[in-house]
Amino acid sequence: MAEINSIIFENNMLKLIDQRKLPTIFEYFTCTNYRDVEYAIREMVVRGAPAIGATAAYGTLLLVDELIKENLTKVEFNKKIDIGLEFLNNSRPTAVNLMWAINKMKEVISTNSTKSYDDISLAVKKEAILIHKEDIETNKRMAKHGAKLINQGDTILTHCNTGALATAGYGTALGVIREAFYQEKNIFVYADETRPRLQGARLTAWELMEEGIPSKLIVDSAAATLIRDKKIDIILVGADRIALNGDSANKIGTFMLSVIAEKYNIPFYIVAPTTTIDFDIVSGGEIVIEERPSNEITIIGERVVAPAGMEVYNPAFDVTPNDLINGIVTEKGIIYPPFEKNIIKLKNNIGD
Ligand SMILES: CSC[C@H]1O[C@H](OP(=O)(O)O)[C@H](O)[C@@H]1O
Repeated sequence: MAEINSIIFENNMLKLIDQRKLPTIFEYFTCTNYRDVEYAIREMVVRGAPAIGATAAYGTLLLVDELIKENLTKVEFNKKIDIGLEFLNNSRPTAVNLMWAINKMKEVISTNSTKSYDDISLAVKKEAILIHKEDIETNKRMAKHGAKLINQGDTILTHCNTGALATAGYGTALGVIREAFYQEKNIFVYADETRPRLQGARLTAWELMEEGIPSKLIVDSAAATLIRDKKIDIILVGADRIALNGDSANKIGTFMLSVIAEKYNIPFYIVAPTTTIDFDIVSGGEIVIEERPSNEITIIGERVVAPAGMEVYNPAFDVTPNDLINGIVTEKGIIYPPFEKNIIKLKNNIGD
């Protein structure tokens, strides 16, 4: 079992595996203040909804500790906290785990607002460590539920990276794959390269090789033929934000996979913790889809595509409608349609 720690907080510094450099270079990017953390999220040093949430939690601790040194009044402190948290919150718009974590940290600061600055810092640190630890435990529980969907000898298709690198550890969809491998289900994995940032080719490939999981890397456009030719038994993908009706935002290219899966009757599952469910939105149409810089598409080391001046459209995510999703694997179990009714039922049971 490969122990991959994407996030390490030690000596009042946040160390993140620099995912821009994998698989060729394994290096940590060190954040000494919350502005470093905002940069790391925005530039995808760290990426993946749960990983972004845990990172922002530690970013809040760095913000608090920085402001404590300014000897501010509580009113000034709270004002600067709000500005700093808004800055972190705006680093990427789609993954709801970022907003979820920031709100959790706001609650801790507010609950402890009458205490000393040292006590506030201690409470914030405890919450950040708890979010980090709970995400790993959540992923392991979710993986057990998801592994029940995997039959002996199954071939699994996955998209983007949903592993230990995309979370605080273990992974979501790739966590299910890990668990099925550990349970000796004799699986095989096809990993989409996932243009343009190549999270599949760089990150999922690295995690699969680290674990020794039998697998092949494919270009995104090869998935359709594998699905048509019944070479795929099940498709497992992650999510960045799930609406009450089950519509799920995930890496661009996911929706296309769901359409092909439905046509060829291949099971298509979202794997995501309940922290990725946005209980405040009814459907996927309300999800903000991040649009990223054109050079992610046009420049791969050197400019190799599209003549200079060519307009580029680079949405980082798309939304898969609930009617193309067979089920949503969470740490609480698998949610099946009707999603709205069953997600609301789950919401009422969270904390059990
Ligand atoms: C376990 S969440 C992983 C999720 O995040 C990825 O997006 P990005 O790499 O841009 O942060 C992708 O949507 C994955 O499914």
